[in-house]
Amino acid sequence: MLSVDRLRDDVEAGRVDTVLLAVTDMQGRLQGKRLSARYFLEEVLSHAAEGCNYLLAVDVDMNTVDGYAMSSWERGYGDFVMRPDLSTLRRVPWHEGTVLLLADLVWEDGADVVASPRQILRRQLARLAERGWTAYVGTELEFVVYDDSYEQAWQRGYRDLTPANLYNVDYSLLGTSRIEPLLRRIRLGMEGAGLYVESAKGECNLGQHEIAFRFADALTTCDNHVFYKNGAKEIAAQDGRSITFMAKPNQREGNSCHIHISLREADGTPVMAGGEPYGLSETGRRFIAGQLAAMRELTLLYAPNINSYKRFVPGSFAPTAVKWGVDNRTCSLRLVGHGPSLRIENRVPGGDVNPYLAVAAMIAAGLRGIDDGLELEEPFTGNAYDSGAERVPSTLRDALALWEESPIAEEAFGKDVVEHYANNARVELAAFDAAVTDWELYRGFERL
Ligand SMILES: NC(=O)CC[C@H](N)C(=O)O
Repeated sequence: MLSVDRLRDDVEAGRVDTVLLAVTDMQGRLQGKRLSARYFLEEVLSHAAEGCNYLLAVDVDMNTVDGYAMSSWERGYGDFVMRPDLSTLRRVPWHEGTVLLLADLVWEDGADVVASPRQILRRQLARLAERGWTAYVGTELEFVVYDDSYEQAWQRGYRDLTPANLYNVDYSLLGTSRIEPLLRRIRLGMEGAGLYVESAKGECNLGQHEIAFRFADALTTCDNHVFYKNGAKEIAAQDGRSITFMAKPNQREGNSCHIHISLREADGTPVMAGGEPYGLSETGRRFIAGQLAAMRELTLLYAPNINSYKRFVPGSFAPTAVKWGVDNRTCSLRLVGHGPSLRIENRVPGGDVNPYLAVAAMIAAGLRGIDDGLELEEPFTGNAYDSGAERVPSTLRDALALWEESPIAEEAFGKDVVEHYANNARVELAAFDAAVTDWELYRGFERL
């Protein structure tokens, strides 16, 4: 990472002239401003910067929508404060002379903006810290690459796009080598920005790939995740191509974002590992039991969009059953690793997930399991798609209803946050209900 002293040197020597100051919005996007490096060093470093508080109260199209207590026409759509987190300062190697850093969101009086995803995660991390624990997290984003540019894809209504691979390149070194120049630019770009790339591999859908990064503490991983996702799109765009992380871009396999989590004591001792059976401690078993018990009511934070739910198809490697298993990819929760690397993988989130919210949900649910002393059921063996187990909600509407009634969400996040994100889902549902889709036209225009 980059220190402020180093940045000063770079600015003086003319190597850096632009500072991107970013926050993560509800949709998980980086939003912010390009600052001149001089202005950043002279003003923003000591006084922070402001942004319109509608950034946490708009839909994906930046429409002002009703129903948010913290931000509205009635309240005048004022500012909130973007307080730079200097520990996130990094180079953006694919933009000339540019560095980026993330900001925490606070009001003018210094109070947290409670609906800010980064603040929501911080609160859950503070609850862990009270017990002396740190969460370590890895997120695994899949994406699909197209040879068409974003503009071409948009102008064509996303029809007849050319995927970067024309056959399934899962683990294929030959198939992935076709777009290695782009994948390599992304990997090296991320390394240059301080991320630790572990590997890349092909996936099943046409043009689908995954780049894996080393796990880190939860906040660092979520910061890296949003930075990487934004950057991968920018690098693809520079290449005249497009990348999508949407959960289900077509009827083949979707894009997942498996989230791995484990806990450690301050001295590095694993909290979840070190017992029997399955190598799990009692705390580990309860942490998993809590996540299982709260899976349905917190699915809204794992699958936040209409499209997210189309991924949950039997036999697709995306889960449908609320079950846990030992290295069982048909379950929502999969226990992986051995000894100190033992961790739980949540397979529900898709590539459209907001990682801060999803990780906050996993921690909140796990803590509830620990506090309630929940017993962990037997792991599921066999094909969970065929089991009679409870199902992950299959629509955003169902997930919203479960979220609104969730005692765990209210206790962990507070009423304001529950209502804020419920409103977000209601707005999406209303927009979708008002849209006439291509599917309806093809079904009905002539034939019905
Ligand atoms: N690597 C995998 O397990 C595939 C995951 C699958 N693409 C999903 O959407 O969940």
